[in-house]
Amino acid sequence: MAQQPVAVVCVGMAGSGKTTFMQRINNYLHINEKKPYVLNLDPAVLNVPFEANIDIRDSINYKEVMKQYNLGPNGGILTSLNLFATKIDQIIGLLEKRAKPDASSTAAPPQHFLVDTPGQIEVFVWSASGSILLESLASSFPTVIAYIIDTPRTHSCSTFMSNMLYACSILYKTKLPMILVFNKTDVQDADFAKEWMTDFEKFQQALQDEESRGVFGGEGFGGGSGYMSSLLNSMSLMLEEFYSHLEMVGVSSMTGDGIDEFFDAVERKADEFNRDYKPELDRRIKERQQEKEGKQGEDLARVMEDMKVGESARPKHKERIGGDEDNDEEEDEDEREADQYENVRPDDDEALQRRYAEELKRQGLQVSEIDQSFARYVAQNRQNVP
Ligand SMILES: Nc1nc2c(ncn2[C@@H]2O[C@H](COP(=O)(O)OP(=O)(O)OP(=O)(O)O)[C@@H](O)[C@H]2O)c(=O)[nH]1
Repeated sequence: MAQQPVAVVCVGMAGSGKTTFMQRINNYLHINEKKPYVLNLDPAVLNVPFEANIDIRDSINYKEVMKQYNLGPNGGILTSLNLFATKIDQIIGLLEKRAKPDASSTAAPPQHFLVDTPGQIEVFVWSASGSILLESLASSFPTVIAYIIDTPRTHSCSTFMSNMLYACSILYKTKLPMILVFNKTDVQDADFAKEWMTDFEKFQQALQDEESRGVFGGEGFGGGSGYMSSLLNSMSLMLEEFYSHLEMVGVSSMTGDGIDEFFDAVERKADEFNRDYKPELDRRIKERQQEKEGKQGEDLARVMEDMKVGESARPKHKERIGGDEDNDEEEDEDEREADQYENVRPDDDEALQRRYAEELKRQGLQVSEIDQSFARYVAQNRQNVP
């Protein structure tokens, strides 16, 4: 077991059994005296059948968000997540506190953080706030994605392939280790999926069977055009590499079957996270930080140049004041600009920031992201002005 708690983030299509699975693994850990710490990130869920230590619904009223911002259900979830993401530092702080042994209590720190996510999978995985939440979690704790799959509904070659492509997109989007959890094995066992993922010929065989049964177009049309079948064939070849990066387990959230294997897979993936993913994640965060700082510097310099508030603008003006009389027109122009600048003196922070914001907006730049660096610039600039 890794030393730090492992964050297990459950994602899955609506109806895949994500919530039932969360309930089952939560129950399993309680029975095995490894009490987890649970987070619910689904703002729209009515009843959570397990006790969540942190619940997005405690701080954000999804219905109110929809009403106030005049949004539909998905927009409401997205905006709720965005609002919640602004509190991510506090949440990570809380989790870090929980992860440390508590001297005043005999209870051991949790070994797992279980995270439930909205059923609208794309709202979580493809939103900026989803990325922020996942990345913040992963920069503090080993983080593993559990992708819950409805096994009975994935039994045909085409639904299986659709699900695998979806899993593939989540893997590449989140860049976190992933476990494929084939749920509902009490209804349909997941041996077929294991075979298809490890033996390409078995998948081809199943594909031929389906084709001969007219699954891809109906016998009345001569068994379809063959397009679907050959597409699925090529995709399964393409996905071979992807499969090799995954763990797959078959579970029944109803009966509890396969949950031991799931936690074995979590341990292996947590080790993999620390070994392979963490250094890459740290490198990406550092790179982005540097990029952001560099870009902010460039944007700021460009904007200051435009606004003639940079240091280069002031000496130029000063030199011309006592300069050549023939350049009157140019001087007037410069003086007008200088007056403009005088009206927004560096010590008039608010006005300068306002202009700065307007200018950034005009250039289509994000204002909030660079507010802080601008405040620093203003403070620095004030020191430089005699
Ligand atoms: N037979 C069987 N049914 C299951 C299993 N897990 C979940 N179900 C059923 O599948 C349905 C959907 O389960 P949920 O846990 O609500 O699924 P969900 O993915 O959380 O759905 P959303 O809340 O819409 O995101 C329910 O009727 C569950 O009883 C399982 O292992 N076996």
